[in-house]
Amino acid sequence: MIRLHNVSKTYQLKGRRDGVARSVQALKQVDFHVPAGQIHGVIGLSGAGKSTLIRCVNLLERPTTGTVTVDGRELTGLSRQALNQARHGMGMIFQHFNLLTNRTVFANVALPLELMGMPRSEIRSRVTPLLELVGLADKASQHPAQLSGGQKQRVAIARALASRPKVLLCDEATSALDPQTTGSILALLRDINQQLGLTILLITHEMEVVKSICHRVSLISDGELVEEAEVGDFFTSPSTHLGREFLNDFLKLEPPRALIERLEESPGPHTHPVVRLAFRGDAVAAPLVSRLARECGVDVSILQAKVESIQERTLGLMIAELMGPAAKTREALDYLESHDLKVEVLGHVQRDA
Ligand SMILES: Nc1ncnc2c1ncn2[C@@H]1O[C@H](COP(=O)(O)OP(=O)(O)OP(=O)(O)O)[C@@H](O)[C@H]1O
Repeated sequence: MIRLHNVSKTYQLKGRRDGVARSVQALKQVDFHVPAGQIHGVIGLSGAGKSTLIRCVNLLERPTTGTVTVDGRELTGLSRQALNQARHGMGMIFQHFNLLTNRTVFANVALPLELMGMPRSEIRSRVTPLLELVGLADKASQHPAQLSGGQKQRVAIARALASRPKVLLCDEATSALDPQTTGSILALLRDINQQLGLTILLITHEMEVVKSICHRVSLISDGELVEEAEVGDFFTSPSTHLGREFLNDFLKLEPPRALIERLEESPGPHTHPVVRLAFRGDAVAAPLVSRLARECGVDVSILQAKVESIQERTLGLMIAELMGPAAKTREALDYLESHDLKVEVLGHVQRDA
């Protein structure tokens, strides 16, 4: 449904440095595909290029090179008029809602339809069910100033859906909301995705958003997409250092500081491995620790552990020190890997320390 091919974006900055024009390369050769009906999240640190990426999808920012295709139409090749037409197929919501303060809730939702030249009676029959869908039927005649942040975002969602788009772009849509309101807006987006089959692309810096509603996630760093995975896989075993940092920060699952300071990169003659274990499905319930002791002769000292629900899946995470002779702890690591656990050796600590 959404396809970016080799998209780069360079912003030209004002002024020159040492006689040379200054520029920022915000996107670097991005290739990206979101199939129809998916909720796809793009996560990254501040300045990584998330907003630029999402704004390139509806050409609010025009890529410097590359092509953008939405619903089979290559937008980068369209005339201005054809592009305006194609944009009706894409709704967008923003962090700060971008409502018109002098218009009522009803009139805000009606605006895109008025701009399309739709007759009044048709507008009414389109807007009323949308306000019901977002739970604001009783607020139709109020103004944005009379609404909470969550209600304002609901108006923005109804407005974005007014032209019956196939794609909804969400630019940090919950970043200005408290956790509870965030939850209700995410639930609404999930309903819309399921009921209307809408394809949703969202950018966020919050792992909670990705965890709650996304099917797949991409990680952007310094203008490049560095990782992409199913959400369940990303939360079990991110493949990049940055992905692991995001995950650890979210899960707050780090070895104790005193232990981190003692961690050595390579094993020595008298060291124990410290591991992060991620397990899901059947392995979550398995009496892992006692089995390691029984079957491998290795004692497990659990430093931290937690169980997370990632959508319909259960994910267990543990940081543990495996204590025993080197040959036995190696055997234990093989045992864990052969039982469908993701094992990451974080380092090694001296046995007698
Ligand atoms: N209009 C612009 N002119 C010049 N540089 C820009 C412009 N917009 C963004 N940039 C630069 O491009 C890079 C990517 O910015 P972008 O806003 O896409 O990142 P982001 O990941 O959305 O960041 P944040 O989470 O802080 O909003 C940054 O270095 C930023 O300073």
